[in-house]
Amino acid sequence: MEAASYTKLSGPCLRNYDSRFSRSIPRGRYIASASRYSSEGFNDADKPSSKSLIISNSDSNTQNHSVLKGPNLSGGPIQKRNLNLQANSAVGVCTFPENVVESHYAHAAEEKLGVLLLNLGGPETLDDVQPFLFNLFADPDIIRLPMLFKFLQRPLAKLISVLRAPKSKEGYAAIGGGSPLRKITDEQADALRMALEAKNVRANVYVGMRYWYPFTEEAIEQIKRDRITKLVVLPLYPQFSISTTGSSIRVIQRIFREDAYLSRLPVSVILSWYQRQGYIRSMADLIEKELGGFAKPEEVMIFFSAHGVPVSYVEDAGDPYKDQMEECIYLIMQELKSRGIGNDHTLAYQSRVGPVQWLKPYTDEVLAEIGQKGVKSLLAVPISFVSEHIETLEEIDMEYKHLALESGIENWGRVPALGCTTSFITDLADAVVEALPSAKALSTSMDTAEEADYEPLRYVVKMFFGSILAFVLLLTPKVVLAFRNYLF
Ligand SMILES: C=CC1=C(C)c2cc3[nH]c(cc4nc(cc5[nH]c(cc1n2)c(C)c5CCC(=O)O)C(CCC(=O)O)=C4C)c(C)c3C=C
Ligand SMILES: [Fe+2]
Repeated sequence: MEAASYTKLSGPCLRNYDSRFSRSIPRGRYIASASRYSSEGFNDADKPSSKSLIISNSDSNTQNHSVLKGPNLSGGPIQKRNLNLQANSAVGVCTFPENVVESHYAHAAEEKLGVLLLNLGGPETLDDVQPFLFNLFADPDIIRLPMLFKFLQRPLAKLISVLRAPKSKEGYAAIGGGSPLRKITDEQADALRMALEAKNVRANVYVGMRYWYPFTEEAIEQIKRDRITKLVVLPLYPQFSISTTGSSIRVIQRIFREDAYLSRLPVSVILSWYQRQGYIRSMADLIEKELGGFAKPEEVMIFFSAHGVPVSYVEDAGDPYKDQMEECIYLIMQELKSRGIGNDHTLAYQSRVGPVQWLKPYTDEVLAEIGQKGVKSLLAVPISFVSEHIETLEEIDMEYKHLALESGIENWGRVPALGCTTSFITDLADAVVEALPSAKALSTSMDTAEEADYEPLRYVVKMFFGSILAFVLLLTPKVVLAFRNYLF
């Protein structure tokens, strides 16, 4: 792939992205939860960094964590704002956010660089599964309820997490009793620190998970304690989705806006990096290597399997995830072509949850179809994530492999996740270095439009009518059926 093609995909930061996020923060509840956060913070006693805290009382822990969580920052009117993410998050690096003030650190004697890696997090034991699922489903970027029903977010999260936990536990039990994400992300953080050091850039690298330990909130507390003077935020998702990078950035934004130190800290957020040459080449290397293991490599179908998102994210909320995914696969195939590899390929979406329509085609359906059509050799390529996790180790390696072999595919292969592949980590280090000049401080100003969002009378009226509607809806057979879909 020539450099020119990549250049076309990158470009200057489009600032609307951040201002839309800023305005989506409702002032009333935001102030309440955030001030509690900043005044109490994590002291040594309640700092949820030790695993024993979770295991001893999972419910109270999720409660602890949720105290630190902000208000619902999506859905309703915000959907419109998210529409703007499509154009804006298609670029690689973005200053965070639009409304910037001159940095107090610009002339600091000693610069202390921090890199914050964002990831999803995963349960480390089977006891962690239900509280982890609660945190996930309590995220308004994961279950997007209309404004009127926002107050149902946590009860719904509780219900769905309890219903889904047995099925999820089976999956985690099959891969050894927990998610490998924390360990792998820590290794990636270490590798990135060393890759930066090799480029003469000294940095502290932090890991902040969205739904499990170490939580993003903890990482930010550590960044404060370390008196970091410049920060690069690097989500470990190559493609941007409202449900992943978007959700984590909302958390960061909420905390940063309410903290005097953090709001002045120069920050650069890398929104997506699926188009980076180093990443594309590293993916192509892995695919080329695995193809070499087949008896007839040229006959192998390259099967990209991406984590799905509900269709409404893309069509109503403007999530650029699908576009970025397709672009990403195009770039990988171009890279392979430049190496003389012209295999057939296809893209499908896996891991759908719940009663709504998800991006199609679905991985399980396509696998069955192509097996029946006579494809004999298939190489599965997980594409939306850079570590091994439950969906590679259980869903692809066990469920989908079984389905493929049953459907007539005889030769099965799977590309490993990038993990700590040197070329990949080196490219992430380059991305960090490239992001440094655009770091800007976050303004503490809030506009008055936010205050209007949470007028008390409107809130009470919404709660009243919302409760009646929710009660009626919950009794309909269709909704009862929908919940069953969280189980299977
Ligand atoms: C780019 C990656 C991911 C997107 C997009 C994404 C969206 C998304 N996920 C759920 C629901 C679940 N995800 C779960 C696990 C999980 N999800 C991702 C990545 C993306 N999710 C990863 C890497 C993992 C695994 C973490 C691990 O422990 O290894 C789970 C829990 C597992 C299960 O029960 O299946 C759920 C549930 C939704 C609803 C969603 C978009 C709205
Ligand atoms: Fe997921």
